[in-house]
Order: sequence, then C-alpha cells, then structure tokens
Amino acid sequence: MTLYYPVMLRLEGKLCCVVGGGRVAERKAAGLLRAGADVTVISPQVTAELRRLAGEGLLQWIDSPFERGMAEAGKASLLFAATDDPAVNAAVREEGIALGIWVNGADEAEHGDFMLPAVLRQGLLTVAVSTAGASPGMAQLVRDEISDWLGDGYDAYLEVLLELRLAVQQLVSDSRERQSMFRGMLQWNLRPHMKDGERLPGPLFEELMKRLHGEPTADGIRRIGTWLEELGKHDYT
Ligand SMILES: C[C@@]1(CC(=O)O)c2cc3[nH]c(cc4nc(cc5[nH]c(cc(n2)[C@H]1CCC(=O)O)[C@@](C)(CC(=O)O)[C@@H]5CCC(=O)O)C(CC(=O)O)=C4CCC(=O)O)c(CCC(=O)O)c3CC(=O)O
Ligand SMILES: NC(=O)C1=CN([C@@H]2O[C@H](COP(=O)(O)OP(=O)(O)OC[C@H]3O[C@@H](n4cnc5c(N)ncnc54)[C@H](O)[C@@H]3O)[C@@H](O)[C@H]2O)C=CC1
Repeated sequence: MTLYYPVMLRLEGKLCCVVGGGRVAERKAAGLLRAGADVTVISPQVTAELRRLAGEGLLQWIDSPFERGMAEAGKASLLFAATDDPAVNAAVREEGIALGIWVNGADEAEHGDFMLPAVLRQGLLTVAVSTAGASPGMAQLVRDEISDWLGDGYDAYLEVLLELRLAVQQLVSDSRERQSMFRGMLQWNLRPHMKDGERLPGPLFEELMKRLHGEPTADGIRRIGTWLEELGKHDYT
C-alpha cells in the first residue's frame, strides 16, 4: 500500500493543465482556480461551466483532443488526466514521465503521482482528508463530519493569530522565546471575545497589541492570558 505524502502547494501564477472537460475536469479546474493557478483545459468538449469560465477569460480552453508534445501541457507545473478514455489518460501520464511533470490520474489512483483530498476551508484553515483512493466518497463524508465537529470562527481567530505572529516576529529576535510565546498564545481564551465568528472588537485588539509590545516575552503572554480570562468574566464585549 502506498503511503502518500501530504503537502500544501502554492499555485499562484503557476500553469496547471487539465486534460478532459467533463464533470471531473470541471471540479479539478475549479479547485485550481480557487488556489490562484493559471488553468488550461484541453478537451474537444467541455461542460457549460468550463465554457463559461473560458468565455470570461478565467481559464484557457484548447478545443482539441490531447496529443503528446502539446506545448501547453509541456509548460505546466502539474498535469491532470481527467478524460473518460483510459488510453488518453495513460498518454498524459507518459507525457508527464517524459517531461518530469507530476500527473494526477483521475481514473486510476495507482497511475498518478498525486491525488486530491476532500477539502474543508475556513479562511486560512485548511483540512484535507484522503483515503488514498480506497473511497473518495468516504473522504467527503469524513470531511463533512470534521466540519460539523469543528464549528466555525477559525477564520477570524487565525487572522488575529497571524497579526500577533507577525508582531512577535518583529519584536523578538530569540527564536526559542518566540516559539514559547506562540505556544502560549494558543492557551489564551480569545474565542469568547469573538462573537459569532466576528473579528476581535477594535479596542480590545489595540489593548492586546499594547500589552504585547509592553512585555514581548513568554511571561508577558501568560499575563495577557490572565487578563483575557478576567475580561471574559465581565463580558467585555
Ligand atoms: C484517486 C482519486 C484521484 C483524484 O482524482 O485525485 C480519485 C479517483 C476516483 N474517484 C472516483 C469516484 C468518485 N470521486 C468522487 C469525489 C472526489 N474524488 C476525489 C479524489 C479522488 N478521486 C482521488 C482519491 C481521493 C481519496 O481517496 O482520498 C475528491 C476527494 C477530490 C477532488 O476530486 O477534488 C472528490 C470529492 C471532492 C469534494 O467533495 O470536495 C466521488 C463523489 C462525487 O462525485 O460526488 C466519486 C463517486 C463515489 C465514489 O466512487 O466513492 C473514481 C471512479 C470509481 C469508479 O467508477 O469505479 C475514481 C477512479 C478510481 O477509483 O480508480
Ligand atoms: N477522480 C474523480 O474524482 C473521479 C474520477 N472519475 C473517472 O474520471 C473519468 C472522467 O469522468 P467525467 O468527467 O465524469 O467524464 P465525462 O464523460 O463527463 O467527460 C469526459 C471528458 O473527456 C474528454 N475527452 C475524451 N477524449 C479526450 C481526448 N482525447 N483529449 C482530451 N479530452 C478528451 C471529453 O471531451 C469529455 O469532456 C471517468 O471515466 C472515471 O474514470 C469518475 C468520478 C470521479
């Protein structure tokens, strides 16, 4: 059994080429566009949605069957073999091997270099679930169960943590101290101050930043935690 290696790819501005224009190709193209990739679809037929995206200039559609040696495929960072013809998907895979381009095989898990997980996003939080091709439907189901269990509010929470992280990285040069501060922040009871997944109230965030600048140490982080606990009891918001 292959043990797959999960990664998070940065695809902004990278060319990704999807061969095929059906329901599966449409889903792959949509996910790639969401990640900011430049998408080219090669297929003699495409779904109405792919046609619309091409019409609006959001992706490039090459209205032709796939052939080995096509320049658009050769320039891609990632290739997606998503046709209903196993011979064509195999040719895409061979092209990938010849050119050193990673290929996703939508029809045969074992034939690709990588596969796509079922994804849940909340702002900067991403949860990806994979069953290594055993049951994509189960990957969706587990993703949905995690979504119910997780609840919401992580988007605003992570925005605050990111701002705090950037501030600490500027203020504190010692990496051990920084890491101890980042771990300490996770103990803060911040979420009760973020009603309905909203951002922290402005004055509270400003006071938090003031305290952080006043004592940018792991002890300072603990004291901010105690202060937040006290505020929580008095329903500051
Ligand atoms: C190997 C993999 C390669 C790849 O595509 O990367 C692959 C392969 C195949 N899928 C097939 C069928 C279905 N795939 C889905 C849905 C998704 N498939 C996705 C990924 C993967 N599918 C990779 C493995 C991921 C893993 O296991 O973790 C998801 C998670 C991500 C995405 O596509 O973006 C996306 C959910 C997106 C979302 O909800 O967010 C559904 C459900 C539906 O359509 O609603 C069905 C019908 C129900 C079922 O079969 O379970 C078949 C045909 C089987 C046959 O007919 O025999 C094959 C070919 C084969 O199995 O050989
Ligand atoms: N990975 C996944 O999530 C899933 C994968 N599948 C597999 O993916 C395949 C495709 O599924 P659908 O999109 O539903 O099929 P579909 O029948 O809707 O679309 C097939 C597409 O392939 C294109 N195509 C055919 N020959 C081509 C060629 N020579 N060059 C370029 N494009 C060509 C057609 O124009 C059409 O747009 C299925 O046969 C199945 O094996 C099926 C369900 C989910």
